[in-house]
Amino acid sequence: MSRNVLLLPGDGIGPEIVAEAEKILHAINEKFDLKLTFDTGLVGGAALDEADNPLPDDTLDMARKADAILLGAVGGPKWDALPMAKRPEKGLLGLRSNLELFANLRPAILYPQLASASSLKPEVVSGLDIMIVRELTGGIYFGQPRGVRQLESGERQGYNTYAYTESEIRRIGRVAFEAAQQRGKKLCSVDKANVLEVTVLWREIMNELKSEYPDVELSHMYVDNAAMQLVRAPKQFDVIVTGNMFGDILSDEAAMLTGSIGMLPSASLNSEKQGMYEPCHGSAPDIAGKGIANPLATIISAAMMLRYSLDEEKAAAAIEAAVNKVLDQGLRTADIMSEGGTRVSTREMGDAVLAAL
Ligand SMILES: NC(=O)c1ccc[n+]([C@@H]2O[C@H](COP(=O)([O-])OP(=O)(O)OC[C@H]3O[C@@H](n4cnc5c(N)ncnc54)[C@H](O)[C@@H]3O)[C@@H](O)[C@H]2O)c1
Ligand SMILES: CC(C)[C@H](C(=O)O)[C@@H](O)C(=O)O
Ligand SMILES: [Mg+2]
Repeated sequence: MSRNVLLLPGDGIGPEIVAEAEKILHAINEKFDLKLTFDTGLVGGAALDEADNPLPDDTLDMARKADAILLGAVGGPKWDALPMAKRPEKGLLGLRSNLELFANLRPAILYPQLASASSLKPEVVSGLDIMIVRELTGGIYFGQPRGVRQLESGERQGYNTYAYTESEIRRIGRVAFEAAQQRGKKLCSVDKANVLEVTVLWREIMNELKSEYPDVELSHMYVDNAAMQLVRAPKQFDVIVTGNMFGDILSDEAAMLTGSIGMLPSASLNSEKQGMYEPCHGSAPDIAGKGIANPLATIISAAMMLRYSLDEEKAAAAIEAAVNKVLDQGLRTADIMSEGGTRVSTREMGDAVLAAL
C-alpha cells in the first residue's frame, strides 16, 4: 500500500531544512521499503509570491489527500506589512484549522550530548523529557470576534477573543491524559484560572476527565508560574497540557532547555491521526540562505511522522538513532556548538545523519 507525504518547505530556512529531511526520508523509504510517494507544495510567503494566497486551493487539496505533511516554516520580513488575512502565517493556520489538527505534541528532550548547550545547569536538565500538548485549532488564535475597531472616543481598539468550548477542551484533555498514561503518568494542566473565565472552564473539564484516568496524577498551574518553573526545575514536569497561545510560548521556552530551538520537533494531529509535522521554530530570517540552520528539529519531526501517521516505528527509531550517532560524533550546527564540537553546515548535518543511517 503506497502512502503519500506532502512536503511544504515554505519560507526562510524552510527550504534548507526540509531538503535535508527529504534526503533522509528518501533513504529510509528505500531501506525499509515503505512505498512512500512524495509531493511538494507551496505555502506561506512562497505561495503568496506565486499565487497571491498563503494557502492556495491546490495545496489544501494535496494536504487533505496526503497521509502526512512535513512543513518547514512560514513568514518573514518581506511579508510583515501585509494585512493579517494575507500574511504567510495564515497559510499555516489555515492548514491547521482546515485539517482539524487540534492536538499539537511538542516533546522537549535533552539529548545527553547537548547538556552543555542547554541554557540551564547540567544537573537541572540532565535526562529532561517533557511532552507539551498544545491545543492548536482554538483559543485566542481563532476566537471570534477579532479585529481593530473605531471607538466613539475617536481612538481605535484592537481585540481578540479567547474562547474554548467544552468539547474542544475535552478532546485535547483526552490526548494529554493518554500521553501521560503512556509516559510518567503525571499531567500538569496550565491555565490562568485566577483571571480568565475560559480557563476556569478548562480547569473544570480537566478535573472531570481525571475520573476516566485514575492512574494519572493531575495537577494545575498558572501559566506565569509554569513559565518560571520550566527554568527553575523543569524535570518536575512529565506532560503539560495547555491552550493555543500559552503552548506556543511555553514550547519555545522549553526549547532552550534542550540546547536550541533547532532541536524541537512537533506533530499536529487530528482525530484520524492524519498529521502535519514541523519544527517548532520559524523561518529564521536572520540566518536564512546562509546554510547554517539546524535541520535536526525537522529531521526528528520526520521521525515523528513515521511513528504517528505512517505507523513505521522501526523507521522512526532508525532516524532517531542516526541523530544520536551524529551527536555522539560531536557534529554541531552553530546553534548547538560547544567546546570540543565540530561545527557543520545545514547540509553537512543532513549528510551525516544520512551516512549514520
Ligand atoms: N511554524 C512556523 O512556520 C513558524 C514558527 C515560528 C515563527 N514563524 C515565523 O517565522 C518568522 C521569524 O520569527 P521569529 O524570528 O520570531 O522566530 P524564529 O524561530 O524564526 O527565530 C528565532 C531565533 O531562533 C533562531 N533559529 C530558529 N530556527 C533555527 C534553526 N533551525 N537553527 C538555528 N537557529 C534557529 C533564529 O535564527 C532566530 O535567531 C516570523 O515571520 C514568524 O511568524 C513561523
Ligand atoms: C507562525 C505561528 C503562526 C506559529 C504559532 O503561533 O502557532 C508558530 O509560532 C508555531 O509555534 O508554530
Ligand atoms: Mg511558536
